Amino acid sequence: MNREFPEGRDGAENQPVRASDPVAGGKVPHLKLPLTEKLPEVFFLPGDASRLRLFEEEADSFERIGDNREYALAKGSFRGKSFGVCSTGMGGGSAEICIVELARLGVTTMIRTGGCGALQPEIESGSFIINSGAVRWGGSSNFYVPPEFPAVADPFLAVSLAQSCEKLGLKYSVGIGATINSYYEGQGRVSAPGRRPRWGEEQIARLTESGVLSIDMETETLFTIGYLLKVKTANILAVHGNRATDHWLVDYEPAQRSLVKAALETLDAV
Ligand SMILES: O=P(O)(O)O[C@H]1O[C@H](CO)[C@@H](O)[C@H]1O
Ligand SMILES: O=c1cc[nH]c(=O)[nH]1
Repeated sequence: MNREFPEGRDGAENQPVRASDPVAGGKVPHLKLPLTEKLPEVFFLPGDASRLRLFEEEADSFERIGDNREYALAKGSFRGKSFGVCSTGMGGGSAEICIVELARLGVTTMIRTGGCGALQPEIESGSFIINSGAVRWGGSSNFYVPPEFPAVADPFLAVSLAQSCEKLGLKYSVGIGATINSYYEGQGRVSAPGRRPRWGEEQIARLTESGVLSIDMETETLFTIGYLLKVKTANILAVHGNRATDHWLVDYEPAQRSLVKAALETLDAV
């Protein structure tokens, strides 16, 4: 039974709410915004909802417009350009919902602004990575297209992000990342004392040998599903730690703040 509308009918429209497309009260089911909402065309997607505060502190104006589950939403402006922010939560499942519902609400450009682990030893914690493409182990996108379908960033958007880093004097690397929908064993971390993360250890070694720069949990989901939904996508990731040197940045807020500045700077070019 639909608890919000006990007879399974849409309270606003008095239409049956369909399980195959549960838009109730004219709102998308997870972001809880009406389909009529006028949103900015460009959205930044951090994983962590608490990072909206960093956008708020850098923006000229900022208005929170949604907060449901892991999805915190806001719209704002920076030097006369409007933008939105929506947290994706962690991993392919929650990112898919965010991307699909934002696209349905008319968002045409989505830039992931997140954190990652670096794989190459020379990449310093606190620096930045822009992925030109990503290995597709994020989970959800496999239900859309076969694994041979590439996950690539919009090249123009990726270049704009690199130019923003240059302008702000931020150290950055550009190249292929891997999205792995598991933080512990999938990324070669110990999930319980004495338990070896065999799959992760082996794959992380192969990715590192192949020159892959980073691992995160959402990028390929955005690149692949975004492409299929005709959304321009790119990412910029702060390096929270390095798996080759085993260095971990305990306080990564300063890096995330610089990342937000670089992301907002890119609004001039999109
Ligand atoms: O810092 P965010 O954007 O959340 O990104 C990274 O951090 C989380 C894991 O700690 C995953 O979401 C991963 O992709
Ligand atoms: O090592 C890391 C750091 C951030 N996010 C990840 O998914 N992995």
